[in-house]
Parts: sequence; C-alpha cells; structure tokens
Amino acid sequence: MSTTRRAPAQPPELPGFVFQRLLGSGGFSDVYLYEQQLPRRLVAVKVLLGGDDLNETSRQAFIGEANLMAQVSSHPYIVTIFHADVAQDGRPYFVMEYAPGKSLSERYKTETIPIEEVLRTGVRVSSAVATAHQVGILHRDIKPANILSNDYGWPALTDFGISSAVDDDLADAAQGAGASAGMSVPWSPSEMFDDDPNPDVRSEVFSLAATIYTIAAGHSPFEQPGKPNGTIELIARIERGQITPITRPDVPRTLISVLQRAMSVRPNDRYQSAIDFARALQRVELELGYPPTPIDVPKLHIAAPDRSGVPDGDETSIRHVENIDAQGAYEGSRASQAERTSTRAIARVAAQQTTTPQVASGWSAAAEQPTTAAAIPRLDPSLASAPETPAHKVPDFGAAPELRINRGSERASTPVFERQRIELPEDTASGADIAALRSRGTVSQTSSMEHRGRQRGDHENPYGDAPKPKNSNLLVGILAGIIVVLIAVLVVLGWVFRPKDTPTGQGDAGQGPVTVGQQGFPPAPVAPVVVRSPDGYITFRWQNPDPQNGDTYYWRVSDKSQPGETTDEPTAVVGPSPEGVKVCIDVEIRRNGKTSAEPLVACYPQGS
Ligand SMILES: Nc1ncnc2c1ncn2[C@@H]1O[C@H](COP(=O)(O)OP(=O)(O)OP(=O)(O)O)[C@@H](O)[C@H]1O
Repeated sequence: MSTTRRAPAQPPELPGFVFQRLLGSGGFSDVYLYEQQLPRRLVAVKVLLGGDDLNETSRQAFIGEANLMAQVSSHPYIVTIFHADVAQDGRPYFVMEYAPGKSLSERYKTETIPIEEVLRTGVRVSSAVATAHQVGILHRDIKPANILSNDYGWPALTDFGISSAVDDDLADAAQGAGASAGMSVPWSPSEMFDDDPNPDVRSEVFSLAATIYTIAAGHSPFEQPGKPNGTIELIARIERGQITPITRPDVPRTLISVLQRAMSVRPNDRYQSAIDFARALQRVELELGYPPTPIDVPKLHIAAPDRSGVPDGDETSIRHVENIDAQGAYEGSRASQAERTSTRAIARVAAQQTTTPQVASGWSAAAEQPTTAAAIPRLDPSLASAPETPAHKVPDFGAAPELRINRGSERASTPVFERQRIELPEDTASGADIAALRSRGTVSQTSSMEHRGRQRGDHENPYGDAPKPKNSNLLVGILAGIIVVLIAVLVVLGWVFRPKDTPTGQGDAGQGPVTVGQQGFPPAPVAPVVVRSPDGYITFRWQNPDPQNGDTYYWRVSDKSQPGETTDEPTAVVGPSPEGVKVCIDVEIRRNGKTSAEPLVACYPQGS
C-alpha cells in the first residue's frame, strides 16, 4: 500500500449502494464504505481514479487485481470480493467485504500483540498466501498494512494490486502496473532489489516472516532503533541478513529461529513454501502449549496425501461443522478453537509423511474438536516435514510418544488372596483408590477393597508365619472372621449407597480425581503427541476420543513430583527437564464429576 497526499476523489454514484464515508486512499484508487441495499450490508468499494490520473496500464492493473482477488477470495483469511463493474462516470470499481477492524500495521504500532495471537495470525496469513500460491498468484506486497481484520477479528489479506502470476504463462495484467514500484522495502527480500527481480514463493515466505517479526517485535526486522532507517540503510541490512534482535522478553527462541530461517538471505535457506513456514509456526505453538492453528488451504489444490501408515479415516476428508462463535473469540487462549469456525468450504487434508498413525490421528481429531461451520481441510501439524537446517533445528516429531493405557488383563499377574478379596463393581472405585493402586504399580480399575486384599494376599497363609490356631481358639477365630466379614460388608454397602457424583477422594490440593459414578467412566485420552523444546520444556498434547461440552483434563507428572493440574485444553507442559531424562504424565478426562477410569500415560522420550 502506498501512502498518498492527494485529495480523495468524489465517491461515485453506485445504484443499489449508499455512500457512507472514505476508508482510505491508495496510489491509484480510493476505498469507500458504502451500504449495499440488497442484501443490506456494509461493503468496501475500491474505485480507480479517473480523469488524467488514469491511464490504460492502471486500468488493466485494477481489473487484474479484481480478477486475482476473485480467484482466492473464498479463503477465510483473504478479503472477499463480491462484484466488479464500471461506474456511470467511467471509473472501474469493485465491491468487497468490509473489514472493520484495525490492520496489523495499526495494531503493532500501538499495542503489544500476544505471542499466541502472533503465531495464530502467522499460520492463518500463511495459509492465505499458500492458497494464492496454489492458484498461481504471488501477492508481492505482504506486510502488516495489507492484513486487515474482519468482522470476526480474523486477519484478512488484501491489496493484490501488485500481485502477479507465479508462472510467466499465467502472467496477468496486474503486473503491468509497475509492480516493483509498489514494493515495500522493510518487508522485501534481497532478491527484490536485483536489477531484474524474479521473486518466487520463497520471496513471499520472507515477507510473511518479516510481517510476523514486525507484529511480534513492534518494528520491522531491519529497522534499528535510534539509527538511520532510510531505504538505503534498510536495503543494505536486508542484503547482509542483519536482522535486528528482538528485545521483547516473551518471544520464544524457537520463534526467533523460525523467523531467522524464513528471512535467510538465500532463498534456498528459507522454508520452501508458505505451508512449510506455517508448519514451523505450528510447532512453536505446540512447544508453548497453545492449540495449533489449522492451516486452511483449498482441498482441490492439495497433492494427494501419502496414505502409508495412515489409518482409515485420517486421510483427506471433508466434514461439515456448525459453529458461529465469532467476535470476542479473537482474544484469549480459547480463541483458536472458536476461530476455527469458518463458513467457507475448505477441505481437511491429512498428513503426508506421517510419523505414526497415532500421531496423525491425534492431530486430526484435535482439529475436529471445536465445532466449526464448514468443510475444513486442515494440514496435520504432525506432518510437518519442512527440511531443517541444523542451525534451526526444531523439535522432532518423528518419535511417537509412548502410549500406555493400563488394562484389566494386567490384574492376572497380581497376587490375590482369594478369601479376603472383595470385588466391587469396577465403576465404584474412587479415583483416589485407582491412583493409589497405580502408584503401587498395580492395576487400575479394581476396587480399593481388592487392593487391601492383595496386600494381605502376599502370603499363602493369611496369618503369615504365626502358629496355626488351636481348637480351643476356634470359636474366637470364627467370631473374628464374622466380624471381619461384617465390617467388609458394611464398607461395601457404604460405597454402593454413597451419594452419587459427589466429589470424594480429592487429590493433592483438591485437584485429584473425583468420584467415578456408576454410569461409567469418561474414556481415557488417547493419541499423545510429545515435543521437547530446545530449552527443555516438554509439551504433551492428547486427544479426547469422545469430546463433550464441559470436559476438562486432569494431568500430573507420573512420579508425582508436582501437584496435578486441571486444564480445559488437551495439553500440558512440563519442565524444563534435562535431555535424556524420561518424563511421563498421567492424563484423565473429567466429565460431570467423573474421571477416566484409566489414565493415558504419555512419556518423553519414548521407550527410554
Ligand atoms: N476491505 C476493506 N475494508 C476496510 N478498509 C479497507 C478495505 N480495503 C481497503 N481498506 C482501507 O483503504 C485503504 C486503502 O486501501 P488500498 O488497498 O487501496 O490501499 P493501498 O495499498 O494504499 O492502495 P494501492 O492499491 O494503490 O496500493 C487501506 O489503507 C485500508 O485502510
């Protein structure tokens, strides 16, 4: 976007539209807010300048922009174009979605954008750019000012005014308008400063990263506070790859590494596509324990996935979802799930180069949890396969985490003293008892009474090594036996008729498991994905196989070295922990006062 000091032109008379106000002005056009009469809605109308300001090249470029935008404008993060025409006074115009929110340019200058939102925005805009690439369009002017914010608070990529076709044979008239003249230096890669620039998708990766850097740092990547930052200085730094260090303390090192790589001077050293860059950002989200933002790209343009190792149901699929959780969802850590809502048809894509079926299935389902309003093809983050350079090594998703769910069959190997064993219905065991059993290395889903029986049953003789009773003591023995049995029966009755769904047996700090009702347990979480960041934090994510409203998760480190925690998100972060030290967590689903009968046990590293 170029700034201009010219006075805006008069808004044209447009039948069916009522002028409201000027929204902004560009080099060759003005953008106005109109109210469309039928259907009634606010729209932004971009109108090409007329009169002496207009030449044929500009006209062709304007038409080209409308045509290019139309090809990709069904994307959730690209401004939608509705209509194009020529006004009665001869000026071409096009009508587009009105994006009422602040652009990223306005925001980064006035506020500190949370890192979670920075990452989410990065993935979303990358998916928009990747979508344009898939239909052969280079945007060529990716920068914060060209990312508006729509009704839902979603980023909305706009201004395809200097866009061009990726391939020469797709070259569009838009390129004719002197594209390089519109280049925005602070977000441009060095190849754009060549005498005969020949940008490709990796140039866009650079600009995407420069944009994300900018909204994270609060300034563009080659600007140096307190020093000259003119075009010449900026170009010199860009060509040297002299990125200004980010001083903001909460920017994770892994994000800095990702951005550095994406802004490498040599295109070959960058991520080779916008999708690869988006995947790298997703990995940072995972490391930080944020829900990974789906990469939304059109189904039709995704290469057929490699199905090897992918279980049925995890391959490309389309699902229709319903949810209109919109405004307000943009802020806060819950935003990602709500924002997955989309009313546009996008497909869900499976995983190529899936490491294990478990991982693939885990992520696919994780993306399904929120209700969404469209068929959304999502790239599985576990498919992340961008080639990594050693200097920018990111966590390895290749190692499938250990998945271990205790099974009742394990009980067979546990010594049991049959006479004292009192089996309760499995679902009457309290979570605390299950936890106690677990901590002793026995099996869950048996009753506390059973456990007590086991303890005594470690010897064949219930009296241990004591001498056998003499006949004279027989009566006393029988009475004692009866008393024991009576006590046991009372305990059983107490359990059976205790108030249902009342929390009991709270664990540490009141966060332990709660009573398991008679109607059964919520299922155990499944399909863990575990990632260790370079600074030693281990992020666990898992899948709820039967998600229901209000489900929460209780997790704790298996060695109980820390109190457990309850979380709404299927994720937990532990650490920092030294490399090579095995860390496991137990995770249970809590639902309506009940908790999974058996935990998911996930470990990092696997099998060590
Ligand atoms: N869909 C929209 N909704 C709301 N505001 C918009 C919309 N499109 C553009 N604007 C506003 O209008 C201003 C001008 O938009 P435009 O795309 O013409 O910018 P530009 O990049 O300066 O122009 P040029 O196409 O000459 O590069 C923008 O700064 C933006 O604030």
